[in-house]
Amino acid sequence: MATKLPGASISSSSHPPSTEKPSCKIKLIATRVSIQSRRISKTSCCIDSDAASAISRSQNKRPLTSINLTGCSKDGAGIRVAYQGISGAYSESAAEKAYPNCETVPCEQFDIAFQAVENWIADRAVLPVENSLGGSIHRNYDLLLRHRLHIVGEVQLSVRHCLLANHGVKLEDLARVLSHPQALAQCEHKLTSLRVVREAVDDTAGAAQFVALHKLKDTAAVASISAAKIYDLNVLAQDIQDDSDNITRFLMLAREPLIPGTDRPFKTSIVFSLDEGPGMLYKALAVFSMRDINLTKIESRPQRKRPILRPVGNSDGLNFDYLFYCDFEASMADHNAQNALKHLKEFATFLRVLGSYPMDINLI
Ligand SMILES: O=C(O)C(=O)C[C@]1(C(=O)O)C=C[C@@H](O)C=C1
Repeated sequence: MATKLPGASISSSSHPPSTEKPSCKIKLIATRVSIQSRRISKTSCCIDSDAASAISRSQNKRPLTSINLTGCSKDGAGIRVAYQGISGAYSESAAEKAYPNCETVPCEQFDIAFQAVENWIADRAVLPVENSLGGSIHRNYDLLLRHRLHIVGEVQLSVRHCLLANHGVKLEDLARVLSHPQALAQCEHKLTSLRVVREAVDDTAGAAQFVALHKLKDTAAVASISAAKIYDLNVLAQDIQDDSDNITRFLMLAREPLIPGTDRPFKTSIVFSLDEGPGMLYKALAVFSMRDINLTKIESRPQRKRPILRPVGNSDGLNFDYLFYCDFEASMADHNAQNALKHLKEFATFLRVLGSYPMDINLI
């Protein structure tokens, strides 16, 4: 189904499955390019009409570049980026920060955004994974493991929440506030002071749209300033998050991994599990510290498929099995990082590299 969609062809990936049409297209064009270049070299001594028309044809066609294969022009033009929510959601802003001229594809759920990429409907998916006030978004870590997409980028976005209501509605009229649960949690102080009922919905922009569509007079939404403009709502209060520095980190996901480089600062994300025993995690983290590799994040999640509690040593206690998600500041093109993971693999019971990607060093 997805291969029939325009825009999801060459721009999508360097190694699509062999049954996919885009792969055939790439091969076809590449073959033509090589035939033409052989003909042109023949013409260096004598240009016949055949060769002349070949030259004129070759001038009209631009040769394939690595951009055609990765689907990633510098400004994101031609890239379709799936995100959870509707227009005006923060995830859409994150997509536009990563790929300024991309086409954003709204999705009902994160799971759908993943599937949109897997089924060639989109080229990238955007996934919020942590926030400076609310911490990790655990469900999204689980999604990373359940699907086989690769992390190809990150975006740090400054999230500034507004309280939006229909024109004429005042603060004292409010009995209810709708928003994404993360956004509600990030505005805990303000919402407590308002003494309103909080209701969780799928995304911040969806909350704004709901308030506007139903012309609600006692309900506001916590959403972005751009949602206020899109859904024609009044901004009752600005910067209502608990801390002025409210930053959400988003990951960009693709079907194919990025070829890691060393030309700029890279981060690598991995997930691993360990045998139970004293000092096991200490030993795992030492593979990075002994190579002077900086860890930027560690997150543990119980293993869904192995939730069975089991005895630990001589004690009577029972423990879960855990997965550890780690981010470290190094590229997989770096020998030091490769050696660290080789070392970790010697005793980890499971290890997967989720992606090696350029670090986002510009906060907006
Ligand atoms: O609802 C949105 O607008 C989103 O993009 C989701 C989301 C999140 O999941 O954390 C993104 C950024 C903010 O932290 C609040 C909500």
